[in-house]
Amino acid sequence: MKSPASAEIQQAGFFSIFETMSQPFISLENVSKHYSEDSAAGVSTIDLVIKKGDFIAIVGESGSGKSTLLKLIYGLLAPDSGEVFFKGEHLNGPHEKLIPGHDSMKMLNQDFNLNLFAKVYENIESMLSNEDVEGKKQKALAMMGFLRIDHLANKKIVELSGGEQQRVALARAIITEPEVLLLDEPFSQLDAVLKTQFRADLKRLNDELGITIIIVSHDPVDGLTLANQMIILKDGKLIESGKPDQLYSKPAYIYTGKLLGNAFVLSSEAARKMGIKTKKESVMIYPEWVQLKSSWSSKGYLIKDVFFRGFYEDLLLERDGIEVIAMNPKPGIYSKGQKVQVVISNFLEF
Ligand SMILES: Nc1ncnc2c1ncn2[C@@H]1O[C@H](COP(=O)(O)OP(=O)(O)OP(=O)(O)O)[C@@H](O)[C@H]1O
Repeated sequence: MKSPASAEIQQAGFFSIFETMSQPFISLENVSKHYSEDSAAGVSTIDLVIKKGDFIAIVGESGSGKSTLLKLIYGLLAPDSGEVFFKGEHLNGPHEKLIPGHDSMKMLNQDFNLNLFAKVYENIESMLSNEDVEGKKQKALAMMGFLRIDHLANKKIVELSGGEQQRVALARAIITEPEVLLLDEPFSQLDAVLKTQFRADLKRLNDELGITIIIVSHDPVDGLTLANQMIILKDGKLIESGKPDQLYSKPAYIYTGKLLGNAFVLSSEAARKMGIKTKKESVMIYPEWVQLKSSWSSKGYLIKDVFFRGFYEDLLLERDGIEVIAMNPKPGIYSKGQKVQVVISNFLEF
């Protein structure tokens, strides 16, 4: 169901064509971009299809090529080989366009690009043309209402907190009704509360206004909670992609499991010592698959450390030189030095 704010925003003439089309509207075909001839840095042979209305999270370790891929999709970088298409048409790179970046897309940068001494309202409405002054005013008001910054309308940007400034930057980015919003590490400078609010804002933009969103984030929680498709990059290659729950529970690579969920890996020998029957080289286990029982037996696992995480704890356990991590959903009942029994409820073989 759409919220009253999103009904208002549509009355103000926003996003009037509410499409839920399923054809690919961004596609990358065999795209490679390397920053120098003798270096592998960049991305290689990327094939990717993004549908209208998708919420995509690009995930990978540092230097894996996430920002490079985002810039290729936006047209800030040109591929060395391969091609990027937007709605079936060749996407122009920076040398083919006066102002780089596709006109139907907006990229939200870390440096919010705001006029610090102008008011919030002025920063937002200045993105629109003066042809229809009343319409411009209505749109700016509706957008501020949608992003819950209407109470800040007459404040100058210098008087705002970082989180508020980010929301103004978001309003500026979307008031021109881009079809695609691209964000590079949008949550990195926000505290936990603001992060949650900003995640919710992006979700509403995607759900209620149908904007296709592509984010790069080093925090897997962003992708797991927001995206309908996650793209996993490793050394510039797209190694797998899919729905967050599928990638989490059945990753094709140990790399993905470690990236998305603090998984730990045991050699087949160590796994067999723990009673896990495997014919493969390695076994990967998420801490929530390790269940605990109190034990007074000397054969139990020693609790080497307890990491308090708020509503749960991670316990570092050890027996016969094998270390495992267990998630304990009831903090406070175990302590360092104690012994526990372990039951592995699930594992993945690689
Ligand atoms: N302008 C550039 N010139 C030369 N090398 C670059 C340039 N931009 C990025 N690289 C290199 O390309 C590789 C991929 O960089 P990219 O910024 O795309 O990775 P990333 O996954 O976004 O990294 P991070 O998470 O650390 O931001 C890295 O090895 C990086 O050093």
